[in-house]
Amino acid sequence: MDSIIVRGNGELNGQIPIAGAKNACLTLMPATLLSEEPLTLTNAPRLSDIKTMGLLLGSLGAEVTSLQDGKVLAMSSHDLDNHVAEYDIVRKMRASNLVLGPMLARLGQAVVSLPGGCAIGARPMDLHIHGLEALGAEIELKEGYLHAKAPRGLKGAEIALAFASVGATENILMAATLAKGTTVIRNAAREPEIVDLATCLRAMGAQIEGDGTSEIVVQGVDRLHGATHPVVADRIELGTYMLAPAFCGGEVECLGGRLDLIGAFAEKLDAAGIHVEETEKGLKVARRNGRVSAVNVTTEPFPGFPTDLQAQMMALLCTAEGTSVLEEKIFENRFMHAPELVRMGASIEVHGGTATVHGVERLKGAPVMATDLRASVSLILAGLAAEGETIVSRVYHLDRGYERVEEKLGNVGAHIERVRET
Ligand SMILES: CC(=O)N[C@H]1[C@@H](OP(=O)(O)OP(=O)(O)OC[C@H]2O[C@@H](n3ccc(=O)[nH]c3=O)[C@H](O)[C@@H]2O)O[C@H](CO)[C@@H](O)[C@@H]1O
Ligand SMILES: C=C(OP(=O)(O)O)C(=O)O
Repeated sequence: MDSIIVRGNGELNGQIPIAGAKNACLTLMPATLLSEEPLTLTNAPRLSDIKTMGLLLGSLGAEVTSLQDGKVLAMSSHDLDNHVAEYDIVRKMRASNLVLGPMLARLGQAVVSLPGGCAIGARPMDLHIHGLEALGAEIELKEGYLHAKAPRGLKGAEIALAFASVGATENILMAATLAKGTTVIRNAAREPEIVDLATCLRAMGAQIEGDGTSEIVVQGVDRLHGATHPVVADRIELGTYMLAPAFCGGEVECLGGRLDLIGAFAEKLDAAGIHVEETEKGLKVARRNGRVSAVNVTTEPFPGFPTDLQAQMMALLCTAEGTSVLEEKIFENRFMHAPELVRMGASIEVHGGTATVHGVERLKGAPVMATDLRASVSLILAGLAAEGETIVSRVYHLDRGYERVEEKLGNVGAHIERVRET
């Protein structure tokens, strides 16, 4: 298992290119199952999760070809010869559950392993199931697998989600494109990944309105055709690298960054004393003073503060002036970075879903362990601003969501290296 070593740094200066979004690409890839014609994605991120999704789609009979060093994914689902998404692949990645809606719509049947939980919390699918059942699917849980069929095809329906779930909105949206008649999804998720998926589906011939709002209306069509679609920029990679100069000082321009992708995150940066400027190429970020100010953060669905940036923000607030309170409202176990940050000298108390961070002057390097994807990167950022050396182990989590992190941070002046273990 590889580790990453970072050494306390001076300022970071320069440009960081932002990749296509992991969480968008992982829902765009299953959309290929909806059509017999090819779907090509450009601006794909080079990540292990993308390879895992490629393997899953391949196991269903789709062809996924990685071109231009992985930046382009050419996919074809002409001959699907399997409708079972096996536990062995699904358990590796939550996003595997996104093949359910498309397979059901295209083949009238799907057997998909329930993902179970992961390090950050449970990953239930009740909202996905209720939505697909409203469209006419019959779904049963047998031996850990969801057995879904639609013997009479799917039929449009009005669905009100009890929570604006991103995954449920994606599964229902994809299924509804091929259902007969009109589907209305109320309390739909509004994340940029939903807008990107809807944009791609429209390019494939789907009739969708209202994406980006809480009410999405889909007019079912008989078939979808091929398309080429560029994956939207990764708002979480963007937010992560926007924080880098907030930790270390200096000025970093995130190429391809856009304010409309980051919602409440931009407001919290401003409150913490971090200046963000829109440029022709992206977003330029610098810290206003020597030390950032404490801010309170509550994670919420978009456009609220994203759960996927909570760990990185907590790491920053460890050295803020004052006390910050962070509330995690999306996942029940997403503070595992807190004890690791404490090993580096942070003062954090966790009670249930609330973490109170008392800012200290400086963190000190230490060996720490990454427990999930965003926790890993939060420890790297903390290490860059700490005194001495920090060794972050188990970085395979990191490779699920950040491409070439050593190169991207190294290019703006960070002291960072990967130690490969064979
Ligand atoms: C709202 C939110 O921040 N969603 C994030 C979530 O999406 P993801 O699609 O994984 O999760 P959802 O948006 O569905 O779930 C958010 C919440 O809803 C609950 N839930 C979900 C589905 C369901 O059927 N029943 C149910 O109760 C979950 O337990 C969780 O508490 O993780 C992704 C990867 O980190 C992020 O990109 C998404 O932005
Ligand atoms: C938790 C994440 O991803 P996943 O839902 O794929 O586990 C994430 O992107 O931060």
